[in-house]
Amino acid sequence: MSFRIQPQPPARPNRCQLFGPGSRPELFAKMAASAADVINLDLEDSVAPDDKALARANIIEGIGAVDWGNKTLSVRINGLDTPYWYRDVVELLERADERLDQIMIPKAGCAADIYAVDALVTAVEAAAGRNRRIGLEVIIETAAGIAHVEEIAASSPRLTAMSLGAADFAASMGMQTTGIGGTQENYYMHREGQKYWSDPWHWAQAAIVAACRTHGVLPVDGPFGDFSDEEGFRAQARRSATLGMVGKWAIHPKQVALANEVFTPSEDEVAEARAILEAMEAAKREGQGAAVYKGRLVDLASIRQAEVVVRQAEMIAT
Ligand SMILES: CC(=O)SCCNC(=O)CCNC(=O)[C@H](O)C(C)(C)COP(=O)(O)OP(=O)(O)OC[C@H]1O[C@@H](n2cnc3c(N)ncnc32)[C@H](O)[C@@H]1OP(=O)(O)O
Ligand SMILES: O=CC(=O)O
Ligand SMILES: [Mg+2]
Repeated sequence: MSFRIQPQPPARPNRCQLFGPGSRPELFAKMAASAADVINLDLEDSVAPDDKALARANIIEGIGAVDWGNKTLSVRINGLDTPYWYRDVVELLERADERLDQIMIPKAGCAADIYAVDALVTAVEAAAGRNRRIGLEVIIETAAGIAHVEEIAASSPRLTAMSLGAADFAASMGMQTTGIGGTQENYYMHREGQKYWSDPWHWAQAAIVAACRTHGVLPVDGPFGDFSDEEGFRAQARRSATLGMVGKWAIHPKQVALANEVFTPSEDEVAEARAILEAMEAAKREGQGAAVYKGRLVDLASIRQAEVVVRQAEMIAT
């Protein structure tokens, strides 16, 4: 272990982030009634340029008017390369209810992007006399974002979560696809007449998870566009969970239950983790650091692995 202890990310459930356009306020109550842990009201790419001001007004109204229960409530602002973003931040923090938990910054390209938003948020929060400190979350969805992923993860104490945005990421990287996430038909190995599909998102996800875990930020998988493909969503989400991500976006209400299913450890997984912890307790009592559990090695690292599963399950249950 490095001298520097790995920080824990915020202890909150983040299995599913449900998105909805700010230009469709009739969806807000439905989003609030959903089983998503996080709600992202969108001012960015699901809102047409002519609707930006109206969407902002809808969201400001909706933050105070809708009962969001115990969900984390986030607004995705427009990118720093647009004329909209500063007004998004200023109007949200001057006019929206204190129920707002965080602001999502799309297309983050370097730490200075987060610094700029943090500076503006800090100034408006103080000027408006807001009592609750706003958190920030970012989307890694450009070549610059993935190239600078670690400095972005370290950029601000306000940063709580980081998502991979597969659609913009593909565009920025010049990837030859119009699919949003999931299996890509042409990304395969060939051997003896058979195709073996590989995962083009894997390396970016792994980089995001490592940066997030280093700096105590929640790593999240972004959108899966084909909301009629439940098995495709499940497979993508399971890969993300296996790599260490804590949740996934839903861009349609159908995807919420799927994300919750995958990112909630099953009863069997929790029972197995607890059994490993018990086996290690028994080993410790006998002065052993390693033991055999169901025919396989368990040791002190197994305790840390099992604790990840138990911690996740306990956090979701509370
Ligand atoms: C690449 C990115 O940036 S992804 C993030 C940005 N994108 C978004 O935010 C898009 C979010 N999703 C949507 O806008 C919509 O779900 C769409 C456009 C994909 C589909 O919308 P619709 O055609 O209305 O969907 P559909 O008819 O299947 O809706 C079924 C029900 O779910 C509701 N619904 C649709 N979308 C949502 C949502 N995001 N949240 C909550 N409820 C929703 C509908 O109102 C409808 O409710 P009803 O049964 O009471 O009538
Ligand atoms: O914003 C999300 C994306 O996939 O692009
Ligand atoms: Mg995007």
